[in-house]
Amino acid sequence: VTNLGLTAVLTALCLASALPPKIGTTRMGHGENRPSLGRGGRVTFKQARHPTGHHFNGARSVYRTYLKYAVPVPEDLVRAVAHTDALNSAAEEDKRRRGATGSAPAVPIDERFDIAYVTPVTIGTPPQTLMLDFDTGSSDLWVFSSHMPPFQVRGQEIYTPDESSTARLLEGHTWSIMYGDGSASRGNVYVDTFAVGGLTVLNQAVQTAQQVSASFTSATNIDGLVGLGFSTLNTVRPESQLTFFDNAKASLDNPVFTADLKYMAAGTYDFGFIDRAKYTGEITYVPIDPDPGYWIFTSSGYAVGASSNFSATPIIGIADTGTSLVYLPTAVLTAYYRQVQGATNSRSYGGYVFPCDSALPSFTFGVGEERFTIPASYIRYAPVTEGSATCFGGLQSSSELGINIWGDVALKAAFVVFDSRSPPRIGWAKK
Ligand SMILES: CSc1ccc(CNCCO)cc1
Repeated sequence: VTNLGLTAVLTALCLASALPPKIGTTRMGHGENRPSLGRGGRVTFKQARHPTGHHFNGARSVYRTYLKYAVPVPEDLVRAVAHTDALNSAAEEDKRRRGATGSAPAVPIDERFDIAYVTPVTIGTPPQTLMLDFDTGSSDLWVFSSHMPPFQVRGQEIYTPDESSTARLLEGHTWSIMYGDGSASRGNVYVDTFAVGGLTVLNQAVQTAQQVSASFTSATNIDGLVGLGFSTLNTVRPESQLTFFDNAKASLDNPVFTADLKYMAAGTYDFGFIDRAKYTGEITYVPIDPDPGYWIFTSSGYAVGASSNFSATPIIGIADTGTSLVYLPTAVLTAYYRQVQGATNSRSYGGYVFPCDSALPSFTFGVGEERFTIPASYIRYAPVTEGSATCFGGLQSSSELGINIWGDVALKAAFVVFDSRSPPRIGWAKK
């Protein structure tokens, strides 16, 4: 021991004791490290890659070389080893502290009209996979189930709680919901393990359907819904239940989820983080009014076509991933369809229709100072019946609904952040 102070020696000793076994020492033993006794008594050891999560510490590597050749370890090297270890463990701690995140696809249920988008989830033990419609316009997580009469199930996957060891009936609880489009469902309630996009929620309320309306039976590619509205809207009684997002929120890195829906293609729902690669420019945030439980925000106005003749008029509406079309005030629709040759508000077809070969302007809506344009192709929504030359518009009137709805036709023109901090807000960005 040359000029090393006592502390350095003690530090060196405690570091030495804390040191993991030197790389390269291989415990005789089981698994991949068992030595294979070749002929003539030769022994072979297979190198095993160090398990993940190992932080390289260069100072420690140098330190070991000093020890190996019995060279006195300079004090500043001892400090460097301790310093690098401290940084590495802080990085580990930070990784542990940062919350969970998840990401899952939003797949159109049909090839042509983006009627709705479904996302794969698993429920129960062993996991049962269902494709569910993530709906920011409601707050019930309900599924087609083994409790339904078979004639109401037409190809949908069902959840069978009796086949899940982690399912638990919520005694005496029921639910019943009616959506804006008149569809409905009702049933009992279980809690079970729910997972989506790498996120797992234990004891999630899973509402099992006993009855669904004909429109759900006909939606053969939708096995149920996951409400992403505020939990105040949940219909379970006598005690209402939390949405999966509200249950997951505390463990998420950020209390947000984002919707990146796409025109005739699979998009994504992300949970707990905002993916910078999914949008361009900046996100424009505006406040949300969480009462009564929808993602209600105020658009700053609209323009027919590009944003040249923008009309700055507040439009209060909800961002609703579970609704296909956009529903706006009559004045806005009159201004739009006035520009469409042959457009009429048809009682027989239940909304604005026009000849499919009519030229359509795009539609621009404002979020704060930002402008978002819905391409004409999104508004030429679908023939009123298969093969018809008359098309149904992607913009329809909200006069019968009592609320304006920015459904998928608008949402797929943007990257949308549903930010559930306090107070909640919604962010819109171009993509
Ligand atoms: C029949 S397929 C279907 C999908 C989603 C929903 C929930 N949101 C709709 C707006 O009321 C209802 C029905």
